[in-house]
Amino acid sequence: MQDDLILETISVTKNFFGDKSSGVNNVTIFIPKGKVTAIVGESGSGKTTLLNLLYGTLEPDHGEVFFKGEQVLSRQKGLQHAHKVMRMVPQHDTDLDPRISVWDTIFEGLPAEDQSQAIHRVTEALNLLNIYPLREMPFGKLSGGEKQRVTIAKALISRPEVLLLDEPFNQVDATYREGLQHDIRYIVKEWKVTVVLVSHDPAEILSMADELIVLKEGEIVENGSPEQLYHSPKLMYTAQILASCTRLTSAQAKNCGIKSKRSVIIVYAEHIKISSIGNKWLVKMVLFKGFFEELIVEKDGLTLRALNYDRRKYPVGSKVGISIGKYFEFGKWES
Ligand SMILES: Nc1ncnc2c1ncn2[C@@H]1O[C@H](COP(=O)(O)OP(=O)(O)OP(=O)(O)O)[C@@H](O)[C@H]1O
Repeated sequence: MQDDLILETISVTKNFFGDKSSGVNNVTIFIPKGKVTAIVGESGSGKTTLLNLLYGTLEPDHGEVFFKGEQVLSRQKGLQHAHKVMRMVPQHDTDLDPRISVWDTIFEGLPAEDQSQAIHRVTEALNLLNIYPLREMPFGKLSGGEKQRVTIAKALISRPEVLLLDEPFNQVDATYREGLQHDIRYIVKEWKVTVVLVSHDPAEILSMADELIVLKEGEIVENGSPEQLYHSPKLMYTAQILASCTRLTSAQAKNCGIKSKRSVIIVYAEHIKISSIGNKWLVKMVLFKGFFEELIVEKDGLTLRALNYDRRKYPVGSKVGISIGKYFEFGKWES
């Protein structure tokens, strides 16, 4: 195993009740040390299953999982070094005791030796995750987002080597989410934690991850850096996961001024330029997005999503022209 890798799976398969369409099939992945690797894919593609295989809560039917070159067995077969230095923040509610205060919930995970250092660490984690004012609240009385932050704080405080995060911010409100993502990214870099992240949120994936692994129907279909996969996706599946986009047939693409012989054309909203010239497309909807708008424009029954930074210039009902700067072409088999 290379020094810069910390976790790997070799041809790992895990199906449920012998059903090959469930779980993951023949998955080989390499997780680089000290980086954030995101596992992405549509719902049911096997992301959580893969995370549980890495964490050892599931045992593969075939194949092996390695931590620093040593085979990781399932937790049912006994606790190993790898299990002790990995922490998982699960997608849904944890088994944390609802009656215990936030402070004690986090504190109880620490080794007892150095009390003053433990107090310092808990205070630091509570402040970092903006939950210090909640320290005396029983865990069960917190909102979903607050619980997620406590669970992340608890996982981080033990300074794990690997942190596995399953949709970690899905209940954190949008205003706070970006700051939290930034803080987590800062901590993982500072503390040299390796993170494996499962997420549905394209903005989260692109801003947090160093590496992406794309899962489809339990198999790896693409991997690479966020920039690479965003700007040059090999599959339309990947493009659709990572970007706000419109899928066109070649006939529809022709109506947008694109000549292509391929069967599917994917256009990212950001690559459609709106102008007053042309005046052929009807603005059906204007979605306020803060410093920009998303326009839904229509012509001859075809609808496109476009971004507009010149806010309020094109109200609903106005006619606009469009030009498409960049697009991706795919054959049927590249879905
Ligand atoms: N314990 C289980 N028993 C039976 N089938 C399961 C079990 N866990 C997962 N599956 C099936 O395996 C497939 C992959 O599930 P998994 O939870 O890994 O997907 P996912 O990509 O994490 O989905 P989501 O994004 O919706 O959380 C699904 O078809 C699911 O129904």
